[in-house]
Amino acid sequence: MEVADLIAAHVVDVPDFPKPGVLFKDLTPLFGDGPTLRACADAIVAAAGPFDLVAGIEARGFIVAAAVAYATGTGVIPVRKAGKLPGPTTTITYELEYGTATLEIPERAGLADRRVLLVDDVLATGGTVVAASELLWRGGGRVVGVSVVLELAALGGRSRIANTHSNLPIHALLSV
Ligand SMILES: O=P(O)(O)OC[C@H]1O[C@H](OP(=O)(O)OP(=O)(O)O)[C@H](O)[C@@H]1O
Ligand SMILES: Nc1ncnc2[nH]cnc12
Repeated sequence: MEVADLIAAHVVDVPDFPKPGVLFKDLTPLFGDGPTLRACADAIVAAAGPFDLVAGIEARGFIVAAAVAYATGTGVIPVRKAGKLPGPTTTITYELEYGTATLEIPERAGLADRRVLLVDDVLATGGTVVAASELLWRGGGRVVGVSVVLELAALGGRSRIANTHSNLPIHALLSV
């Protein structure tokens, strides 16, 4: 089965979560299926250019990032929600589809001049990826690509990212 079909078969639509009006795409069945998780990681690696480090966005992005890192022998930089890291940190607050959130990376992340592949499970409005990219650049990294398992195209994340990072390759394994 194609990876896009595998993903489609392992995503569950949950209406009105976490807020009324949001159709939440639950990837829990995908993460719970070993062959599908592995196929996603392998497909992300196959589509990406060369990179030295994988950045994953808390929390679901960590799962994808760790699988991609294991497949390539690279390390992971965790991009964390507020208050989880000892200082010093670099911090950004941004708009989500369903609220606001804050992301942080440690200033001692060891990012200097590393080529970073930024991965997440879902691309929705793109606010999270834009904020995470900004943080990684500020930390001295070179963000060379964005890879997600599932893109919710109607929410416009791709063009929002292109507005701020015009040459950044964005790849989604499945776009709905
Ligand atoms: O493109 P955007 O509109 O910014 O939304 C996408 C982000 O939203 C979800 O994370 P969430 O904040 O729900 O956190 P979680 O992974 O901890 O569940 C998802 O995992 C992405 O990180
Ligand atoms: N509708 C959605 N489903 C799953 N994750 C999301 N992140 C942002 N919007 C989302």
